[in-house]
Amino acid sequence: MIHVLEADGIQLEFGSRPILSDVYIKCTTGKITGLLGRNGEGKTSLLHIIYGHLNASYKCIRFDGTFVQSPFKNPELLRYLPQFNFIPGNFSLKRVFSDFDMDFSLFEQRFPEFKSKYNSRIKTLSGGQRRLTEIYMILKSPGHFAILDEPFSQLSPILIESIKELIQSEKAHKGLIITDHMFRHILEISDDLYVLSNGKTHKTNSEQDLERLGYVRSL
Ligand SMILES: Nc1ncnc2c1ncn2[C@@H]1O[C@H](COP(=O)(O)OP(=O)(O)OP(=O)(O)O)[C@@H](O)[C@H]1O
Repeated sequence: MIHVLEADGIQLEFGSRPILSDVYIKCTTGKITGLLGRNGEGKTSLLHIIYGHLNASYKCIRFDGTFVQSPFKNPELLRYLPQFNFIPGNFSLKRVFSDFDMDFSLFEQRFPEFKSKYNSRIKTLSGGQRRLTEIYMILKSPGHFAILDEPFSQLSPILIESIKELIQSEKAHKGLIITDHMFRHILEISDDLYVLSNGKTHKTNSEQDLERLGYVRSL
């Protein structure tokens, strides 16, 4: 069965400054929805509002057409990868895999560089390995949808390719909303793409749209 996550009617201001005013974004299971926008356009704010962590003057978040006030209270509906590291550094991989109820042997089969690291603490991993572990937890946990806020930032090209493969294999089971400044990767893996500009989302159909919307100078 295909599920649909939609957000619209969102108005957000910080003080007297309008941030979001005319937003529509839709994600369906089996697809990757990309969200692009220049620094400070409000991408993270929008994703927080969808997740339910940030209040807005107005918002309408719907799952299969039904309004949901606080999606974060239902992780089987929606999970969220924040921009920052969210797994405490003093946790061991053993603890993390136990807490998320996941099989470490499948993980180390896919990523052999983790062999012999089962008892290692998260803070002893490289920044890329730590981020990969977090992305794996979000993607592999049960849930119809997941939001990934900057999954590629500060990762090596090899790790980015591994994560893109993981994302593309997991979209078979869920709908994914992804934002990242490494826009070529977003362009490559997205089935649908929105650009956030001046508080509005614009559904784009071509790379030329990115230029027209002022997101890039020329491709
Ligand atoms: N709590 C807050 N109070 C006041 N202003 C805020 C707050 N949070 C964010 N902002 C401002 O709102 C705007 C949108 O921020 P947001 O982080 O959502 O943008 P973004 O598109 O995700 O940016 P980036 O690409 O740099 O991560 C920015 O100008 C930011 O400085």
